[in-house]
Amino acid sequence: MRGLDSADVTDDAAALDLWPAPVARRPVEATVSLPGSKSLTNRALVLAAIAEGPSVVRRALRSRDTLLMATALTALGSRVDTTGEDWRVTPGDLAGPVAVDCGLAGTVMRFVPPVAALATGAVTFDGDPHMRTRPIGQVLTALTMLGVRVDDGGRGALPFAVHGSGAVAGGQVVLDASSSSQFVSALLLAGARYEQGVDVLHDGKPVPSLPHIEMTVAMLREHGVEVDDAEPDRWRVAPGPVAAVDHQIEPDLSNAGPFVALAALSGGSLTVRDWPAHTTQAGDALRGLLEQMGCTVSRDAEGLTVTGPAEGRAGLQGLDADLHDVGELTPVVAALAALASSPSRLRGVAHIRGHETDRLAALAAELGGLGAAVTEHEDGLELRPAPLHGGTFHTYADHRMAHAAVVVGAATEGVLVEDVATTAKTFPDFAGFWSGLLPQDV
Ligand SMILES: O=C(O)C1=C[C@@H](OP(=O)(O)O)[C@@H](O)[C@H](O)C1
Ligand SMILES: C=C(OP(=O)(O)O)C(=O)O
Repeated sequence: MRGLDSADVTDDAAALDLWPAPVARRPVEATVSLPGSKSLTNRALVLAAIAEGPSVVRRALRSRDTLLMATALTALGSRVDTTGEDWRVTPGDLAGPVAVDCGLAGTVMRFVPPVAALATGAVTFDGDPHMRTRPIGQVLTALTMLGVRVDDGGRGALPFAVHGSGAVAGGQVVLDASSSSQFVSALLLAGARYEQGVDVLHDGKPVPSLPHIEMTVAMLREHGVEVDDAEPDRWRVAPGPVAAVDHQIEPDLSNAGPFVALAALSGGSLTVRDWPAHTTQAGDALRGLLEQMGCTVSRDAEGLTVTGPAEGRAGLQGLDADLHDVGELTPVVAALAALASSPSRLRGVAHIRGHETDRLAALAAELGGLGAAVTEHEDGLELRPAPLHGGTFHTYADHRMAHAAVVVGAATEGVLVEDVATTAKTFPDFAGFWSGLLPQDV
């Protein structure tokens, strides 16, 4: 048997598309402007497409998920001009036959079918291989209850077709949204255009990611839509027009996770420009989470500044956190917890097994593969301090697994990130941006 030589390593790296994560060799001091929010951009696009007249989505996020949304809405009949930083949307008559590619975007797979129900003709949906396993059945059943013809071959999953007749009766619907808040957001976003509006009742375990439903409700109200969310687990959207409103998209606060983590793990200081004073974005919870881990967090007119513990990584504390409302933050928080000097318990996130990959299994496997002491629970992870070492971090086509990988890699020599380009789902040229913050000495 012969040992590996550098040619073998190079070949393996090329086959798996491995990216050596840059290491933070000194405290990171930086100020960054981050791209716009995926969740805000895709809601703004959907609302613009069913609005009364043209509108502009300013500082739209240009990424795979948002371009898939723009493409879907264009195919359905709107004009979406994505050439500049501000995207102009002109609603048109909604009509099939149309094929929608959802990629791996939950927002496209969940938000577009209730819009397609308003079209005339067949609208078919499919996506990346893993997208066929992500939950959608509750939305399809709800649409059927609201008077829409849906053909999913009994699968309750992609691929499926929505056969619109140009109008939807609407009314009351009961569904179980415990696996994704997007089920509720999807029905609310289009509901005002249904003849009786929509009255959505949740029946099941608690709905995750509630801030995302609050974001939906807030944006609907900005468009002049009447929404009653006074009762828990019930949302009522009155029928009526959707006013055309321009939106200014905030920076993506969930995608700020790996950047503020850099300050935390290196004992440096990083400012995210334009962090909103008030927001419905789940990523705003990073402030409290990082404070729990021993960081100092402050906000001023320039943005949000996170300063890591003065002792650097040694001062980073573990945390016990229920991330049910902010599940998409789990990968980066878990990566930081793996670097902390005391144990952590992350809980309340069973639903993220249905995200871009089974994130709990993937994090346990990949952090564990680098030496982390991690126990996978049904609803979360437990991490205890352990020395980490280099190795390959598989990312499962999941942008946030890549974020976790670069965070661990910034504090650990020799971490190779598989398919870092998967970050394009929500962040253009993430690897270039990240490398720019961590110049390597030659
Ligand atoms: O509505 C949205 O924009 C989102 C809702 C959440 O989904 P789940 O409720 O499925 O967790 C979140 O995790 C996702 O990143 C974006
Ligand atoms: C869960 C996520 O995405 P999606 O919108 O595809 O559900 C995410 O971005 O963490």
